[in-house]
Amino acid sequence: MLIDARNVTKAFGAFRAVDDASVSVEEGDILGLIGPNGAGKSTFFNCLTGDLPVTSGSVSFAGADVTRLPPEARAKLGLARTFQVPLTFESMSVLDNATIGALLRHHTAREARAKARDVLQRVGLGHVTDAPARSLGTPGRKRLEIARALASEPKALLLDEAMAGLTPTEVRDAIELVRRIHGDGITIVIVEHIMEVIVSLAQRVVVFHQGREIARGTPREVTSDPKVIEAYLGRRKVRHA
Ligand SMILES: Nc1ncnc2c1ncn2[C@@H]1O[C@H](COP(=O)(O)OP(=O)(O)OP(=O)(O)O)[C@@H](O)[C@H]1O
Repeated sequence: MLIDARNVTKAFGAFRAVDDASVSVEEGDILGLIGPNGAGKSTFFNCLTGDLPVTSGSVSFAGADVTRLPPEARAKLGLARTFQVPLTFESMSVLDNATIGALLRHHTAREARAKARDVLQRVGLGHVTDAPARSLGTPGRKRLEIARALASEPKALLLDEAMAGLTPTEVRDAIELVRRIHGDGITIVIVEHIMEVIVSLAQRVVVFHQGREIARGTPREVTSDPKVIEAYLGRRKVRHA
């Protein structure tokens, strides 16, 4: 088991954004995490990465209990993530942005830069390494976000809506990129609203609604599950349909 989250609850005051969620991810999996807006997906992600402390429950990664570890320590163990809103340093070059990720493992700037160049090539940004990050459009920013995460040489990559805002063609290219990353041996957890992405990539899917898991299974199983349809559309609309 690479990631094992047990009975994770995250409360903001009296409100439980994540309520007793248990999700495990085997090495080599591509796990999809879906659910309507506000279901608690990003909050759960943040509990996995350490960006938010859990209220209760535990998270282990690669056999180590990481529940109380900060994000940097989890990254060091091999857990990398992208953010829903890309965290790029606008005035810095594309190369320098990716180098930030590589500095986790490489202690000289020269080695870190070499690693960053390699990763930028892999994600299709090899031709814009010297451009400032602000010159990139949405697809470029999303790729840079992935490059920064990959430069930290992770075992698992958590993608939080990495394809939002892309055109259908760009989404297809991004799906190919994620396939290649997975082919390189990296375990993937993906939060995504675009169903094509989940159906094309995920081997297993967990569905959240109001902070709780309501279904799990293959993409086909969950997308035909009445509980899932109801969570997305609302009970009245389902009855109507
Ligand atoms: N820091 C916070 N303080 C209070 N409530 C929060 C906080 N962060 C998230 N929430 C609430 O927790 C719930 C779950 O939010 P979360 O962002 O995890 O959902 P999500 O499934 O990722 O939604 P989306 O698909 O819209 O990104 C929402 O009702 C949100 O308003």
